[in-house]
Amino acid sequence: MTEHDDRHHPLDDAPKRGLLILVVGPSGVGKDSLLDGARDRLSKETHCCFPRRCITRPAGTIGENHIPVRPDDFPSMAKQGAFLLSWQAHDMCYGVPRHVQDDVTNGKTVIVNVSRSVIDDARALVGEDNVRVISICANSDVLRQRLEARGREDRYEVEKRLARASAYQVNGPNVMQVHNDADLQTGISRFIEAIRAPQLNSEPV
Ligand SMILES: Nc1ncnc2c1ncn2[C@@H]1O[C@H](COP(=O)(O)OP(=O)(O)O)[C@@H](O)[C@H]1O
Ligand SMILES: O=P(O)(O)OC[C@H]1O[C@H](OP(=O)(O)OP(=O)(O)O)[C@H](O)[C@@H]1O
Repeated sequence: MTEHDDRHHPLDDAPKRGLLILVVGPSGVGKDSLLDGARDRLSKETHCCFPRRCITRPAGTIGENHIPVRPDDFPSMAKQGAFLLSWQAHDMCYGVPRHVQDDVTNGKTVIVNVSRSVIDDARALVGEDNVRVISICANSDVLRQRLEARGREDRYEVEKRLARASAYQVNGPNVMQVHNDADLQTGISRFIEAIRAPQLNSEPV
């Protein structure tokens, strides 16, 4: 086709190749802090998006800027298809909005913090070639220090979160590990490098 040829080309119908980047790891490892840092640095890259999660946690709590949902409303929203992915943890319900699937289909790189328990659901829904898992790691002493320093949970909740830290193995295709065991700026740089790395058998993100 020439530059001025407006005939329909078969490739126009081919699905575009976006990427769903699942940021996973135990509570306190730094997922939200790394996401905040990456959001600031990648804000000019319009193909990257960082959707807000729906959580049955009251508004104004320390930490991420989530969409608060009343616990009574969450099940009906899930039933009506409001979420691409949803799970329960820490006595709360979490949902990733359904529009994320369209964003990926439209070629966006969508970066979101999810439970390790929904990785396989995401691969099945979006296609495993279109999913990258960035697994954030730090040792358990570091997790404890960070959870205590964050101060959002009481001592009992901190212990429960530490007990859950090793509850899941993260494996399967397209998994990258990022060690957030140094200062935060180093962690953010490593995280952005993992976001920008080429996908296996694919073009650079
Ligand atoms: N590399 C780091 N060095 C020091 N403190 C960090 C680092 N990464 C995160 N933190 C701190 O650790 C605590 C937990 O981080 P957070 O991002 O809330 O973790 P998560 O979302 O994985 O639970 C926060 O108080 C945060 O400021
Ligand atoms: O099933 P897991 O892999 O253990 O993860 C469970 C949930 O814990 C985290 O939530 P949240 O960000 O509210 O808690 P955190 O800040 O303490 O990590 C994470 O984002 C998941 O939503």
